[in-house]
Amino acid sequence: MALMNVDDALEQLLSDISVSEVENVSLHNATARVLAADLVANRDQPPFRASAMDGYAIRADNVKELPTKLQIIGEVPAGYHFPDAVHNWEAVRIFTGAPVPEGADTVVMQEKTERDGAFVTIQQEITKGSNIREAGQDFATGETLLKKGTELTYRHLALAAAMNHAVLPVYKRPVIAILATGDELVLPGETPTESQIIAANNFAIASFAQTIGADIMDLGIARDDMTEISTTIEKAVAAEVDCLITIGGVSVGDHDLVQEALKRAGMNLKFWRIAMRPGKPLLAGKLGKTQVLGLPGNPVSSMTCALLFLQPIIRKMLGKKGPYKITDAVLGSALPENDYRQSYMRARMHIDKDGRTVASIFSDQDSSKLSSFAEADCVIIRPPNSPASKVGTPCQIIKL
Ligand SMILES: Nc1nc2c(c(=O)[nH]1)N[C@H]1C(S)=C(S)[C@@H](COP(=O)(O)OP(=O)(O)OC[C@H]3O[C@@H](n4cnc5c(N)ncnc54)[C@H](O)[C@@H]3O)O[C@H]1N2
Ligand code: MOO
Repeated sequence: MALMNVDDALEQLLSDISVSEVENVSLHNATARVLAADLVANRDQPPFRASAMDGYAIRADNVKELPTKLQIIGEVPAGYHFPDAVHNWEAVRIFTGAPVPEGADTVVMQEKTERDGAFVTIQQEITKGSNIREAGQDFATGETLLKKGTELTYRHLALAAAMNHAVLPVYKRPVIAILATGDELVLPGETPTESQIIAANNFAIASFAQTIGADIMDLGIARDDMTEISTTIEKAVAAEVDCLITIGGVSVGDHDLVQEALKRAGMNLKFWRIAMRPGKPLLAGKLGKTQVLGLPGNPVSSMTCALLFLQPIIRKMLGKKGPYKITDAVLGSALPENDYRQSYMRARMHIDKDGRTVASIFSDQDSSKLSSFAEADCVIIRPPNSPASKVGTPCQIIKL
């Protein structure tokens, strides 16, 4: 039977995923979250005519001849209101951000003046209206400045704060439960027997999911035992997590029990095995409201499937646009023809003298090799049945 291709598998998966519920979070917790509603300004910015300079608030008509001497009748720092008005031949000492007093129409920079006690002499020509920011010049009450769907960065958060929003409506972070399986696994820091290895993928997947914006429920390691795997799956179901990730045990071996355990728990299988390399044994399903991804055990297969399938799931739940970013590049190594599976080949990239991104593969693409995945900074997407390709052939990559 022909295996499902990567794009169809992703489309099927995402068609069943909706954006998370909305919660209100403080500005400090809103970085990289997605706005769930339009944000309207609660005030004008600036809320009054404000001085843009440290200097003197004056009436421009008084300064037609140079130099002109004016009497200083008081001062107004930022945060205060000058209770009086500026009349002819008067000036008010003013500071950047302070409201311009009544009667004044211009602020002259202090560098263009000379002070002598209660008097200031204007030395240089001025333009009427200069150095004043009109009320509402930046934005006005009622204006929609941030649209629903905006992925919030520091720039947006500054604007939201200035608009006087202390909390923002955003989509909730999904909770991802992670279950590693296998008798051969022990946790880092524990003492393995001579036939065991240290569990690694679960840490990769947790870190990756957190980086994209999910919260983690670590279910530890279950032995290759139906009861133990089932009991642990029940914990994720009881916690009503958004997504359950299992690692390992999804291939065809006698000890690959994960699919059967998930089915016994009530999972509806969406697909199992797809035409990709690495990652062929990937499994997807739904258990109640929980999305299930069964990642293959080989570390690079696990991480590649997370890159291509877990990432889009989390991004969609968070309200983010698009599954992941694909970049145009050229091959830095010749590649043999490809078979029916879409390959994701570990590579390193550099920019050549013509400004092109050149991606060169690691010679060994064994899906058990953690070291080369750590060293890689991109993967080359090699479509099914690609012909043998020379150095310089256009290709597409996903940056890691
Ligand atoms: N007869 C066949 N054998 C295999 C096939 C196949 O089609 N026919 N597919 C191969 C492919 S491709 C992959 S990928 C693996 C995936 O198998 P499983 O998902 O069942 O994974 P395991 O057998 O449990 O483990 C594979 C490998 O990965 C190591 N592993 C597992 N979990 C972790 C972890 N958390 N951290 C680090 N390493 C882990 C495990 O020790 C094994 O070495 O199946 C092929 N076989
Ligand atoms: O697809 Mo397996 O994931 O080649 O190692």
